[in-house]
Amino acid sequence: MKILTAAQTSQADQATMQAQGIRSDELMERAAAAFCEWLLARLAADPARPLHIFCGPGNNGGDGLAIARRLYQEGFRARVWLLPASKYSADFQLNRQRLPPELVCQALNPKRLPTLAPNALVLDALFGTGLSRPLSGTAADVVQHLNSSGACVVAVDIPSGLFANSPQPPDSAVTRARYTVSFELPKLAFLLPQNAGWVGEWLVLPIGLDPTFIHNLPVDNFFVDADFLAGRLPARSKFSHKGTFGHALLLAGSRGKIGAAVLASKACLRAGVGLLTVGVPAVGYGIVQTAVPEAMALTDPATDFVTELPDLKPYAAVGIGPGLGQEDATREVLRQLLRKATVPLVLDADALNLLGTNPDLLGLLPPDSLLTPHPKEFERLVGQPARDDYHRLEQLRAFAQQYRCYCVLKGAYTALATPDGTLYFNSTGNPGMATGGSGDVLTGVLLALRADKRLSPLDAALLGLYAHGRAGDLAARETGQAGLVAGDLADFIGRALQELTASTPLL
Ligand SMILES: NC(=O)C1=CN([C@@H]2O[C@H](COP(=O)(O)OP(=O)(O)OC[C@H]3O[C@@H](n4cnc5c(N)ncnc54)[C@H](O)[C@@H]3O)[C@@H](O)[C@H]2O)[C@H](O)CC1
Ligand SMILES: [K+]
Repeated sequence: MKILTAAQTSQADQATMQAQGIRSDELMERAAAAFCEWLLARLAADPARPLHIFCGPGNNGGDGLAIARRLYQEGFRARVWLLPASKYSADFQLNRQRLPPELVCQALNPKRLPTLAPNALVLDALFGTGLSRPLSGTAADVVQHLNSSGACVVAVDIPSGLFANSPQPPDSAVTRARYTVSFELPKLAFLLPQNAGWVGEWLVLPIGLDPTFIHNLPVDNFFVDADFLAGRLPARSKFSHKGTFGHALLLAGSRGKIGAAVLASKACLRAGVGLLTVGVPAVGYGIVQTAVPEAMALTDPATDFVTELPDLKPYAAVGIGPGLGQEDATREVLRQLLRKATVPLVLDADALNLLGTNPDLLGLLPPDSLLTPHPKEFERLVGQPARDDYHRLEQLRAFAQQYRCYCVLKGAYTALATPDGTLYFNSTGNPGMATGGSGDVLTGVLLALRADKRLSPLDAALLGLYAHGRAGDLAARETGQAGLVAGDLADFIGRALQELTASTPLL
C-alpha cells in the first residue's frame, strides 16, 4: 500500500470525485458508512453506555455528524458536541442539517465541558488531515478533557491534533485514542513509536478512492502487506537444483556467541538457501557441525574470533556480523570482504558496529549491500542521534542514498530504505520478537534470499523482513509472545515463506 501525505490524500479525494462523478458529501458518506460498519460489529447494544461524538468545523467533523446520523438509524443515541469555530466546511453544514432533530447536538462551552463517564465511548471527529497547526485554545482544552476522562476514545481518520506526516511540537494537545479508524490508506504518523500513545491500535477501511490516481501517484513511503508482496516470490520449479538457490557464506560467531552463528545458519537454511557454509572461529566448529548438520563449517585458524577471510569464489552471497565480536583482526576481515566482494553482502550486528567505529570502512561498502541495524546500531553508523522518529527516517533515507545500499531500521514497523530513497514499512511481527537472537535469524533469512538469483535486491529484502515477522506471528500463536525465543522464529520461516509463494494458475 502507498502511504499518502495529508496533501496527497486530499488530491486523491478530488480525483475520486471526478473519476466516479460523485460529490464530496457522497465520499464522506462512504467514510461514515465504513466507520459505522466497523463500530457496530464491535459495539454491544448497551443502552447504558454513554456515547459522545465530538465534531470539529471541517470535514472530519462532517464525518462525525454523518456517523452520528447513521448510528441513530441503528438505534444508538449519541450526544453530539460541536467545537465553536468562525467557519464550517460545506459538508459539515450539510450533515449538520441532516441530523435528526431528536439527536442532542450542542456547542461545546469551554467553561463547562461535558462530564464524561469512565465507561463512555467517545468518537473523536474534531480534526483530521486538514490540521494546519498545533491545537490551541478551546480545541486543545477539549482534547485534554477527553484525555483525562478515562473514556474509550475512537479517533475518526486520525487522532485530533496529530499531524499525518510530520512531527508534533513537544507538549502539543493530541487525542489519546484507543483505536484509530482511518480510510483507504495508512498515514506515516501511525507507524512511528513516538505516536503510539496517541494512535492506539489502528486500521484502515476501504472507501473506494480512485485506484488509477493512487497507482500513478509518486510516493516516498510504502506499507508492505501480503498483497503488496503477491507474486514476488516465485514457486520452485521442478527442475531446480542446489545451484538455483545459491551457495551462501556466513561469517559469524566468537567465543560465547556461537549461538548467533547457529541461529542465523538455521534461519538461512529454513529460508531455502541451496548450500550454506559457515565461517566460525575454531571454538565454534563442533557446535556448528552438531547444531546445524545441513551446513558446512569452515574453521578459522584463531580459536576465539574470526581472523581470516575465506576464498569468496564459491559463494553467491555473503553475510557477516552475528556474534562476530569487534576484534582488530575481525575488522580487517570485514575490510577485505568489503574490498573483494563482488556478490551481495548482508551486514548485521558487530559488522555494523565495526562500520560505526571505523567510518572509513563505510566508503568501501559495495553498492546494493544490505544492512540491518536496530536504532542504536544505526545511530552509531550515522554518528548522530536523531531528534525524533521522523528525523531518524530522514537519516535512514539519506544514508541509503549516500551509500547506494539497502538499509533496514529494525523496530515495530521495521523500515527498509532503498538507494533511491524510498522507504518500505513492514507490517508483520509482534513484541515477542524483541528477544535475543531475533536479529540473527533475520540475517540468515536475508542472506538466503540475497543468494537466490531469481530475486531482486528489493524483493529479497521485503520478502525476508515480512517472512521474519510473519514467522514471529505464527510462532507466538503457539508459544505466546513472552515464551517466544529466536529459535522458534527459524522453525516457522519455511511456513511464512510458503504463504508468500506464488501459486501457478492451473490454466
Ligand atoms: N479520503 C479520505 O480520507 C476522506 C476524508 N474525509 C475526512 O475529511 C477530513 C479532512 O477534512 P478537512 O476539512 O480537510 O480538514 P479537518 O476536518 O481536519 O479540519 C480542517 C479545518 O480546521 C481548521 N484548522 C486546521 N488546523 C487547525 C487548528 N490547529 N486549530 C483550529 N482550526 C484548525 C482548518 O482551517 C479547517 O477549517 C479527513 O481527515 C477525513 O476525516 C472525507 O470525509 C471523505 C474522504
Ligand atoms: K479525528
